[in-house]
Amino acid sequence: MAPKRVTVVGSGNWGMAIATIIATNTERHPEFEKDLTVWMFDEEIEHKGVKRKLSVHFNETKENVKYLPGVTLPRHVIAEPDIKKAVGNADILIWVLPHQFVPKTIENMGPVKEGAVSVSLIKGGLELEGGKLGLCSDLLRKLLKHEVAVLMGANVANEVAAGQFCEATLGCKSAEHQGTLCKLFDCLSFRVNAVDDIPGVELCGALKNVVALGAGFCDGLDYGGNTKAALIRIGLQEMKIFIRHFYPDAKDSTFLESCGVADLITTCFGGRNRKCAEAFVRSRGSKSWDQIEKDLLGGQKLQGTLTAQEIWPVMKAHGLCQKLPLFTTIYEIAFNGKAPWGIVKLPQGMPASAFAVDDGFFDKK
Ligand SMILES: NC(=O)C1=CN([C@@H]2O[C@H](COP(=O)(O)OP(=O)(O)OC[C@H]3O[C@@H](n4cnc5c(N)ncnc54)[C@H](O)[C@@H]3O)[C@@H](O)[C@H]2O)C=CC1
Ligand SMILES: O=C(CO)COP(=O)(O)O
Repeated sequence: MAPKRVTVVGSGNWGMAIATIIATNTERHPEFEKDLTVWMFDEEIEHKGVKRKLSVHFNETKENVKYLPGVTLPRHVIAEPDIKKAVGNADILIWVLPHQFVPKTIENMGPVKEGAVSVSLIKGGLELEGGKLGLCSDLLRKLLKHEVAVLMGANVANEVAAGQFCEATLGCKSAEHQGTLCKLFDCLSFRVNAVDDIPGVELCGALKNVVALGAGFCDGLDYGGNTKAALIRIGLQEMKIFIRHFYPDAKDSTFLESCGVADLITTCFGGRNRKCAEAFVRSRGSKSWDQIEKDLLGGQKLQGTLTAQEIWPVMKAHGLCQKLPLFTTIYEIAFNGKAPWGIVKLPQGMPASAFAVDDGFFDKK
C-alpha cells in the first residue's frame, strides 16, 4: 500500500508543536510519507527588519517566528499556504485551527481524497442543532463526509515542542483507524491512549477552557492553591454534569484520561485562558477581552471566552444554569459585569478590604 500522506490544517502554536511530533513519526514509520504538509494561513511578518510572508520565512528557516518562536522544525515539514493544494492529496487531515475559522476554511478548500480520515485537535466549537448539542467534530464530519477522530490532552504547546513528557487521549470509533492514528502521534515524549468515547474526549477539551477562565479570575484576585484546587474540582464536576446531560453514555473513565482531569489542571495553571482571565481581573474592567488577547497573545487566539458564550444559550435552553453554578458565574463575570469574587461563595458581609480589586470597577451582582 502507498504510504499515507499527512496534512496538518493550521499552523498556530499547537499546530506547529504537534507537527514536531508527527514529523518524527512520519520519518520513522514506513506507512506514512515522510514529508509533512502544514497548511499555513499566510500573513505578512516582519522579522529582524525583513518583511515577508510567514510561509516563505518558515520554508527557508523551519521556524514559525510568530506562533512558535525559538523552535526549529524538521526539514521535511513543509508549509503550504494554498488550502486546496494542502488538503487535496492528503490521506490523513489533522485539524488544529481556532474553532471560529473552521467553517470558512472548509468553504475555501476543494475536494478531499476518497477514503481520507480526519483528526480534530480543536478545543471548542459547540452549538445547538435542533435541540441536540453539535460538536466541532460533528461539523467536520458533516462537511467532509468522512470519519473524524479527536485528540485532546494536557498539552500546552510550548512544553510539547520542548520535548517534555506528556500524554494525550485519542477518541476514535474505528479499531482500524485507532492503530494508524496512535502510530502517527505516539512517541516516548507524547504517549497516546485511545478510547472510543469521542463526545466525552472532545467536550472535556472544550469545557476545560471555560473552567480555566475561573482559575484566572482566582489568580487575578490573588487567591491561593486551595481555592484553585476547589475550583478545579467543582469545574470537573460541572463538566461531567454538562457532558452527561447531552451524552449520557460518556464514560466515567474518560474524565480520568489526559483529556479530562490532566488537561483541566495544566490549563488552569499554564494556559492562555488562565493568563488572560487573570489580566481581565487585574485590569479592573478597563480592558475588553479582545484587547487583552491582543496585548498578551501576540496573534494567538483565546478559545475559552468563545466557548463560554457558545454554551450559555445551550445551558439556558436546557435549564442547566442552576445545576452549573460555576459555569454560570464564570459567564456572568466574563460578560455581564458580575464582580470577580463571585467566583467563590464567600460569606456575605465580608469586608471589602479582604478583596484585591474591590475599588468599584465591578458592580456587586
Ligand atoms: N496552544 C496550545 O497550547 C493548545 C491549543 N489547542 C487548541 O488548538 C486549536 C488551535 O490553536 P493554536 O494552534 O494554539 O492557535 P493559535 O491561537 O496559536 O494561533 C491562531 C491561528 O489562527 C490562524 N488564523 C488567524 N486568522 C485566520 C483565519 N482567518 N483563517 C484561518 N486561520 C486563521 C493563525 O494563522 C494561527 O495559525 C485551538 O482549538 C486550541 O484550543 C489544543 C492544545 C494545546
Ligand atoms: O489546551 C491547552 C493545553 O492542553 C492550552 O490551553 P490554552 O488555550 O488555555 O493555552
